[in-house]
Amino acid sequence: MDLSTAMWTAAVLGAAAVYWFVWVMGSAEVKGKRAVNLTTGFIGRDKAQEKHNQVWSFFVRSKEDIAAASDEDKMPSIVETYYDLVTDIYEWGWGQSFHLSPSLPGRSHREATRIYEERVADAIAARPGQRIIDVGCGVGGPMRTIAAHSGADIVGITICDYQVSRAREHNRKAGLDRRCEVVRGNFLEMPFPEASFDGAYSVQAICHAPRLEDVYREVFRVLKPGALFVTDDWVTTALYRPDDPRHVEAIRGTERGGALATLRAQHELAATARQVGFEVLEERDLALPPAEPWWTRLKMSRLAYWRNHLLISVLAVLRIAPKGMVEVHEMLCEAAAHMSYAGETGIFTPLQMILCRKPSIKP
Ligand SMILES: C=C(CC[C@@H](C)[C@H]1CC[C@H]2C3=CC[C@H]4[C@H](C)[C@@H](O)CC[C@]4(C)[C@H]3CC[C@]12C)C(C)C
Ligand SMILES: C[S@@+](CC[C@H](N)C(=O)[O-])C[C@H]1O[C@@H](n2cnc3c(N)ncnc32)[C@H](O)[C@@H]1O
Repeated sequence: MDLSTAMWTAAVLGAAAVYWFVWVMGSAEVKGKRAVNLTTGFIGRDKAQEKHNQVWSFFVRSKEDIAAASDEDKMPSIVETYYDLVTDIYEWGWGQSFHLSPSLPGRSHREATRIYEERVADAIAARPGQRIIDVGCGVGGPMRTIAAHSGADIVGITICDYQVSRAREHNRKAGLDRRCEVVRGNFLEMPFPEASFDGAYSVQAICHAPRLEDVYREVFRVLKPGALFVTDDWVTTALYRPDDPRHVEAIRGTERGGALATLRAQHELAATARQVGFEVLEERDLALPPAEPWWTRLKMSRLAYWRNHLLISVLAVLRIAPKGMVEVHEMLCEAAAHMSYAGETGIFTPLQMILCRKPSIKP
């Protein structure tokens, strides 16, 4: 190879490398986070590894141990630690909506997510002048879509203080901070008076609750009589076989990777909602055909996960990313594999939806 060819080759490779890193780091506005700015939330950089080990060792135990009474009191703080660790990676590698949704033919993931969230708003007929609660709001992806689509005012609650700060920043940038409020709180004991909301929704969040009935009872309490509540959540389906080791491993891997004590069976959502006093108007697995698979996006090419892992490892070596970030990313890689298997075999769905109403007061 003569000198000029060598120089041209070096120039092209160099440009490709710069483009790749810029593309991978992405525009902060589009991804919400550049790779070089990844943090472990409000956990100090030097504590990230220890905190990851704390979360991992909590969920790697048997369900019986996790369900032990004292652990159920610990759950909210363990879940907050999980979200401190993963929120930036979620934003960087997935976006501002921390949930799964059906793919839509000919639509981008971002469009499919928006359409899914708009359907949540339509399910409870959210409209201007109403005050709606988002139970487990993350960094507010659904909240902003629903506020823009419906015109309603939204109050989001999340256990994770770091997510409160991220959500408030996104709301301000979106010009929605006057209609979208975010509070830090535990959805098991919400800081709101009785009958203070015109509607409620929860997108793939209540699965974190140790006892489903405790959250449903709280939502029932803060809703006005006659108000609607819609939730979609992670459950095992009727195809799940607890005597099949492959099924057990996939579900345990999904629970561990998502900081979930246990996944409930599909029928439990509606049954528990009725138990606390709701009328259940609709119950459906939104993942069933004609919906397209929700796991397509999750089954990013192995190259994508390898590329992300390489980048995080390099940033950790350069002390740009917290050292513990590498283990957190490994945990999520493993979770994605278990979730994809569980989705493809049909033993798990993240989209079990129930639409409920708090009965009106009888005259
Ligand atoms: C409902 C929950 C979270 C749902 C999803 C938002 C997340 C569940 C698993 C997450 C991810 C897995 C693999 C990551 C990948 C290794 C990384 O390079 C980029 C980010 C991931 C794709 C990440 C994104 C968010 C999830 C899909 C709760 C109940 C857990
Ligand atoms: C997977 S995220 C979903 C967030 C949001 N619904 C979305 O779709 O982007 C789950 C959310 O539930 C919140 N959460 C979990 N346990 C909670 C609790 N006990 N109280 C309040 N929020 C909780 C987490 O902080 C996180 O914001």
